Amino acid sequence: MAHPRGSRAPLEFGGPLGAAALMVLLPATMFHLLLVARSGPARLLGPPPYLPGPDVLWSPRVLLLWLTWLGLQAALYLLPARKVAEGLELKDKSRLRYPINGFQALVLTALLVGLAVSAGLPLGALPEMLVPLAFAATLTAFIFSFLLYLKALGVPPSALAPGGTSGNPIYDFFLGRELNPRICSFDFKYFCELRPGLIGWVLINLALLMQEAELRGSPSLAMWLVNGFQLLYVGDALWHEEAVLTTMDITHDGFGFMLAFGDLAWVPFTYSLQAQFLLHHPQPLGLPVASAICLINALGYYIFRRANSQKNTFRKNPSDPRVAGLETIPTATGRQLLVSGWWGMVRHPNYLGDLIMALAWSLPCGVSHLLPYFYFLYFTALLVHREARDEQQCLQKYGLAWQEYCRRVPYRILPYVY
Ligand SMILES: NC(=O)C1=CN([C@@H]2O[C@H](COP(=O)(O)OP(=O)(O)OC[C@H]3O[C@@H](n4cnc5c(N)ncnc54)[C@H](OP(=O)(O)O)[C@@H]3O)[C@@H](O)[C@H]2O)C=CC1
Ligand SMILES: CC(C)CCC[C@@H](C)[C@H]1CC=C2C3=C(CC[C@@]21C)[C@@]1(C)CC[C@H](O)C[C@@H]1CC3
Repeated sequence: MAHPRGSRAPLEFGGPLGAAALMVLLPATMFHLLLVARSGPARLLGPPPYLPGPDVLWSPRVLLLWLTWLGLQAALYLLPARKVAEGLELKDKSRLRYPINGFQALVLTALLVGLAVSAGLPLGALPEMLVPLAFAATLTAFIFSFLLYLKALGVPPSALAPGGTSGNPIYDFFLGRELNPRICSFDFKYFCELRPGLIGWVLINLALLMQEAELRGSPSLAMWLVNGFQLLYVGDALWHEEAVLTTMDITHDGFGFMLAFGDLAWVPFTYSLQAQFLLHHPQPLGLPVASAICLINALGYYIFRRANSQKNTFRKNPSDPRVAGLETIPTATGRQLLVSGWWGMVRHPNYLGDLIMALAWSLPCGVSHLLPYFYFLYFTALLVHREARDEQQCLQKYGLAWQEYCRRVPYRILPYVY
C-alpha cells in the first residue's frame, strides 16, 4: 500500500487512480446490469443492448419522484424514536446520539405505499423507470458528495475520518473527509446507510413482483422467494439498526462518494437484480427445489444472525449469561476477543452466513444465466476486501492479541478453505 507524504493513513482502493476508476466503473456497472437484465440474452459479460441517451436517462419528473422518496425517508427519520442510542467515543471524547427508528420507517413506508396503491398508485409502473431513477440517484450522489467535501473543509481536524484526509482531492472525495457529517442532529451517513437505499431496494422488488402479476396473472414462485428472502434481510438490518453504529462505515470511513453512491444508488438498483432478471426471464421452479433453496437461505440467515448477535451481546455486556461461558483473549485496550462459539470457528462467521444467503437469492433464477449470480460474485469480492480492511484495523487496535486470535482461529470466512 502506498503512503502519501504528510499523512499517516495508508491509501486504500488503489489510491487516487483506483478511486477515480471506481467512480466511473461502479455507475457504469450499475447501468450495464440494469440494461442487460431486461435484454433477451441477459449476458453479464456481453455488451449492453443499447447505450442510453439523455432522453432515456434524464427525466425531471423521475428526479422529482426520487427527491420525494429521499424527503419521505428524511421525514420518517425525524419522527420520535423508540430508543436513542449512543455511538462509540469520538476523538474529542464525545459520543453522538442516533435515533433507532429504522424499522418503524420500514413499517410506515409499507403502510403509506399500501394506502397509495389502494388509492390507485400504479406501483407496477416503477420498473419502467429504473434507468432514469438510477441516473437521478447517481447524480444526487455526485452532488451530495461534492457538498459533503465542501462542508468538510470547514470542520476541525478532530471531526475528520482517519482515511479521507490524504490531501488528494479525488481520493478524499471518494473516501469522504468528514467522519460524521451532521446538520443539527440529522446525521447524513447514518441516515443514508440503512434507509433510502435498503427500503428502496425492497420497494423496487415489490414493484417488480406487482408488474409480473400484471403481465402473467400472478407472481412466480421464484419471484416470491427472492422478495421474501430480501425482505427478511432488510427487515433484519433495520430491526438490528443499532448494530450499524459499530461497523467500520460509521466508526472509521468518512462520508464521501463511496458510501453516498453505494447506499443511495448501488444498493437499490443493483441488489434488486435478481427480481429484475425474473421479470424479464421467468424461471419455472418446483416445490422440492424451492424448499431446498428455502433451507439454504434459512441456514445462511441462522449463521449470520447468531454470529452477529453473539458478538453484539458480548460487546454490550461480556457478563451476559448467553456469552459469559465463552473463551476469550484479553487485549491491551481492556476489551476482549471471543475465541470460542461462532467467532472461534472462523474470524468472520457472519460473512459466511451472508454469502450463503447471497447464493440462495440467486438460485431461484435457475442456472441458465450468469447474470443473477452477479450479486454473489460481487459480494464475495466485497467481503474478502472488507475482511482484509477489518483485519488491518484490528491489528492496529489489538496488536499481539489479534495475532494470537489469528493463530488460534486460522480461517477467515470458510473453514479449512479461506
Ligand atoms: N449486504 C451488504 O452489502 C453488506 C453486508 N454486511 C454485513 O454486515 C454485518 C456487519 O459487518 P462488518 O461491519 O463488516 O463487521 P463485523 O460485524 O464482522 O465486525 C467486525 C468487528 O468485530 C469485532 N470483532 C472481530 N472479531 C472479534 C472477536 N473474535 N470477538 C469480538 N469482537 C470481534 C472487531 O471490532 P471491535 O473489537 O472494535 O468490536 C471487528 O472490527 C455482517 O453481517 C456483514 O455480513 C457488511 C457489508 C456489506
Ligand atoms: C460502492 C461500493 C460497492 C460499496 C457499497 C457499500 C454499501 C453497499 C454497504 C456498506 C456497508 C453496508 C452495510 C449493509 C448494507 C450495504 C452497505 C450499505 C448492511 C445494512 C446490510 C445488513 C446488515 O445486517 C448490516 C449491514 C451494515 C453494513
